[in-house]
Formats: sequence, structure tokens, C-alpha cells
Amino acid sequence: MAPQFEPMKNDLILRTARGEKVERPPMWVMRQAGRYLPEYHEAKGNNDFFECCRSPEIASTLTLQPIERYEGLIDAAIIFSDILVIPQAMGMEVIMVDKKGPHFPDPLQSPDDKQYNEIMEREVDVKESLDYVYKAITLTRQKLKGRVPLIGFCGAPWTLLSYMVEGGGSKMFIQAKTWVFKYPEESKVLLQKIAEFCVEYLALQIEAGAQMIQVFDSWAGELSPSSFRTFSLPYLTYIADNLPKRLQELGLERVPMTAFAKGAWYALDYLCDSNYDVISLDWLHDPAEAYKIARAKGKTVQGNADPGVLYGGREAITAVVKEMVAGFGGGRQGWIANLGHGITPFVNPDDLRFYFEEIHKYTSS
Ligand SMILES: Cc1c2[nH]c(c1CCC(=O)O)Cc1[nH]c(c(CCC(=O)O)c1C)Cc1[nH]c(c(CCC(=O)O)c1C)Cc1[nH]c(c(C)c1CCC(=O)O)C2
Repeated sequence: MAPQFEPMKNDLILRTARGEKVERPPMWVMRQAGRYLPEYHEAKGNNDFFECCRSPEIASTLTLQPIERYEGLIDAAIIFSDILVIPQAMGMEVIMVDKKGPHFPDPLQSPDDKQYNEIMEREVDVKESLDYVYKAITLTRQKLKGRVPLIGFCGAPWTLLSYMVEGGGSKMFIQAKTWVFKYPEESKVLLQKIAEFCVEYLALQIEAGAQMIQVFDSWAGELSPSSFRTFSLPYLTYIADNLPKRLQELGLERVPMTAFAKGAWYALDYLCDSNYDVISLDWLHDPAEAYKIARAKGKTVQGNADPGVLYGGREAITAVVKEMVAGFGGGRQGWIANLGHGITPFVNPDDLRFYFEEIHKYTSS
């Protein structure tokens, strides 16, 4: 039985994602629970990053921090977790190195590798292996008491494959490129395996209480348009095509789905032809041009200021907000206000408040 929760007091983001006309655009930002917030460091204490993800109590506390700080301005929570919990569940070790980011001590080497074959053969129990995420989602929904909807998420197959073979962040993507260009067939089998995992994982997040989901393809922009069509798009669309079917089997209602293919500006058209409801835009997109393309296909867009603008002070923030409001049709339909990528460390939380307030000011009559 799916858990029951209090009725929603604010469902603005869900209505906007479904394409309805709204009174103002909903607002949230990627990575809103993170290192720029002093209360994040306090609540995290000496706990390791993945320990925080695995503790429903800590994860729900961190998820709620921006909701409490920006009460009345922020319209969605996103569960505190990471895209790399899928490789972990598949049997890979991932550690978070302070000030450096994620590190896989033993990345996949080649398709002849013992580890690759073990991963391909292993049947992981998606429910049991990520039970801590579903528990964190249910607890967070209870603590939210209907204040704002809760977003669930996963990494996209291409981005996860890249991490699994690179062993961490990368500038040159030597291993990821070696895999897709030297071993395209073995790469596709792995991408498909990850895509199937994503469908089940997202369905179980929704069963636990997630009301909307986002798929993060953070490294989409490393691929050429034709490589994107071969190694990323089919797996993104597989998720959007199969998640609703899986929800139906589980007796659950479809929820809005967002795709974020960072850097793949050329892919806007293809994504607008997919079953995603919302296309998240980075700052390579001109708001007016992207809005025109997306609205012609009935899609909602999300984004898209350069997070770096938040280092630039109030005038810079006002200017980018005005450009977005004008480009995204005034904010009464088809726009979820966000940044073009996650908020970065050392941003002054009051500058994010000002960003939200300016969007509110220029979109409310
Ligand atoms: C690529 C990626 C990862 N994780 C994620 C992505 C996709 C989004 C993106 O492109 O930024 C997704 C993610 N990671 C985190 C969230 C939490 C929810 C939120 O507030 O948005 C989400 C949605 C927490 C986090 N994930 C991480 C932190 C910082 C951990 C810390 O040092 O305390 C947080 C709050 C660590 C992390 N996790 C990852 C990296 C590269 C890093 C290190 C670099 C960085 O911090 O920006 C992998």
C-alpha cells in the first residue's frame, strides 16, 4: 500500500508542469539543499556525504532546509540524495572526497573486465538496495505536510555510464569516449541495463511519495548531436516511455517528468518530441528562442539563469530575471523558474533570496 499524506497546500509546480495556466511561475533551484547553506554544514556535521543520503532522518532534514529558509518563495523540494546511488546499488564502490567530488576506486575498465560482466549478470533488487531512499522520501513527505511537492530524481544512463568508467568527474572523458566509440555494442547493453534500473527506481520513488521526477543528464553536452542520438536520447526516451507503464502496473498515477540534458542545446527539438513534460534548460539557451520551440510542442521549460550570475550582485540578478521573464512568456504558462544548473558553493543565500524575490516581483501583478 502506498503511504497517505496530508493534502497539498501548494501544487503550483505540478499544475505548471502539466501545462496549465497559472497565477505566477513556480520557483526552486537544483542543488538547493547544499553547501552554500550554513545550516547544511551544521546538520551534516562530521557525517560522510553518502551516510547522510542513507539516513532518512538526515536526508529529510537537509531536504527541508531550503523550504524553511525560503518559505513563501520556494515551490518544490527535491529529495536529498545523489545520482551515484545507482552505481552503488549495482555493486560499485563510490566515495565522496571532500572538496573534490565523487570517486570510484575501481571503475569499469573494458567489456572484458570481470566487474563489467558481474554487473551485467547481477540481478539487483531495486526495492531492497535503495530502500533508504524510499524511506527518506516518505519521511520527507510527512514532514512537508503538503507545503510544497517533493521531486524525486535519478541520473541518466549516459551520465551514469560516464561516471562508472571514468571513476569520477572528468575534463577529457577519455574512458567514456573509449567505451562508446570502441565498444559501442557493449556500451549500449550497459546503457539499457541502467535505463531499466532507472524506470524501476523512479517508480518506487513515486510509490514512496515523490510527486514529480527529474532525470539528470549532466554530461549530455560532451556528445556530438549524432552521438547524443545514439548513446543518450534512446535511453532518456526509454525512461519516459516506460515509467508511465510501470506506474500503471503498480496502480499508481502518472506524475510529471523532467529531462535535463545539460549542454545538449541542439537536442531541444528531440526532447520536445519525447514524453517528458518539462525540459530543463541550461544557460546556453536564449529564453525566448527555447520557449518558442518548446511551447509549439506544448512542453513546459525549466531554468535557466547561469548560476554564476548569483556571484554578480543585485543588478546582474535583476537583469537576468527580466530577460527570463520576458523570454519565458511572462511566467503564466509553461515556465518553472530555476537556474541553468545547480547552485554553487559560496553563493550568499541572501542573493538566492533576491533572485526568487525578483522573479516574484516581475511576474506577479
Ligand atoms: C552530476 C551529479 C551528481 N549528483 C547530482 C548530479 C546531477 C546534477 C548536476 O549535474 O549537478 C544530483 C544531486 N546531488 C545532490 C542533489 C540533492 C538535491 C538538491 O538539492 O538538488 C542532487 C539532485 C546533492 C549533492 N551531491 C554532492 C553534494 C556536495 C557534497 C558535499 O561536499 O557536502 C551535494 C549537496 C556531491 C556531488 N555529487 C555529484 C558530484 C559531481 C558532486 C561533487 C561536486 C559538487 O558538489 O557539486 C554527482
